[in-house]
Amino acid sequence: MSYDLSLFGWTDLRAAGLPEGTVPARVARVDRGAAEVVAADGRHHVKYGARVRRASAADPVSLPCVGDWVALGLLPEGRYELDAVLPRTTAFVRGGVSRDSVGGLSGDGQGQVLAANVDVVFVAEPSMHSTDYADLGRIERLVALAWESGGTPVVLVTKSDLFEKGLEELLADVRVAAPGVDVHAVSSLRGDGVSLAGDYLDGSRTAVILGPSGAGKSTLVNALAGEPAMETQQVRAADGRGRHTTVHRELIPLRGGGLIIDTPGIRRIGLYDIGHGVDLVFSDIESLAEECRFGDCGHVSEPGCAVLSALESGELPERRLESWRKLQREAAWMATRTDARARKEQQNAWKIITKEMRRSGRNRP
Ligand SMILES: Nc1nc2c(ncn2[C@@H]2O[C@H](COP(=O)(O)OP(=O)(O)OP(=O)(O)O)[C@@H](O)[C@H]2O)c(=O)[nH]1
Ligand SMILES: [Zn+2]
Repeated sequence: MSYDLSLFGWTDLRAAGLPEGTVPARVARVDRGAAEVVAADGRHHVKYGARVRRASAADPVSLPCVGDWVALGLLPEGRYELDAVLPRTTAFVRGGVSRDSVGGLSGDGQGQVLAANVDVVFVAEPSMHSTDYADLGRIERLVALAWESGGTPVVLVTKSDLFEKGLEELLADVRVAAPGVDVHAVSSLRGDGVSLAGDYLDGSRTAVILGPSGAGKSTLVNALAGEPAMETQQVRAADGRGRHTTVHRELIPLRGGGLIIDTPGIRRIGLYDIGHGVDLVFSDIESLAEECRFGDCGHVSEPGCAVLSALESGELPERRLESWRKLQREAAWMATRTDARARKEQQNAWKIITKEMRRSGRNRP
């Protein structure tokens, strides 16, 4: 089996960063200490070379992750080894991290990259969830996370068939919650909006889809993937009882071109650094705040507060102001986590929680 890597997003720009004498490949999934990669000459299971192991011991951010472009070195016995992770253009990072202009990303020794080189971030929010209306606050949070990753968010209001009357009003509310972001209604059931979503991938771009459980993410991914184009996307894996369950490959090539990363770790909302992303989601409030009389206005009861007067006139929905405050608090809290001691305590707390959960028979948070 051979692959045209340009369909996986390989470009001249990326090629310029490839060390001499190595072979480029894209990480489709990672296991402990090894990765499954797609190279021009096929799929390979490769172990990490000494340099990668050393670097990632010092800083987990440099560990290969799904979506990474990597350099493979050929060992004397004819096997490949993962020699280096090429500079990332975008990354979903859990924990603290800072960007630099050379390597794209550099860690502070605490972050973990969950997916890399994602161009488009689909934020899936169902028009109706059980009996609830779409959650605008959740959209704001996920769009902030999307901006923070460096990818471009696109909001998909899923299951639009459940909400025919008033769909236009709902979309208008969502557009207020995500200024500057494309918003589309999608019904995978009817096929509405599916190809529109696919158009964002433009042949070789990579997407990821975020959203709550039951938003219809898998259904949409399946609709986009269609008939397996390059290779079967699903692996049949035997579970303990000898039955077969379907396991998703993490980097899925789509029928119409492009790829989608389906990683449980980033599908749902966890602890992420969303500091800068919050400013972008609330660009309307940020620009109002610039008109406040006092530079350090807290927008609570200050005279000449442009935010409060927009609230009064109805121009700014109260829900949105509250959401902004909440996400700002969260971002501030994440920032304090760069304090190593605070982080250590947090990790210990998680260890205890994980242990408790194992004891009570649950192994997933
Ligand atoms: N009415 C309607 N139902 C849909 C649509 N898309 C998906 N569903 C249904 O919604 C349910 C959840 O869909 P999934 O695709 O599994 O949702 P998910 O977001 O992947 O959920 P998790 O895997 O739990 O994160 C399933 O019963 C689907 O059949 C749609 O466009 N319209
Ligand atoms: Zn103010």
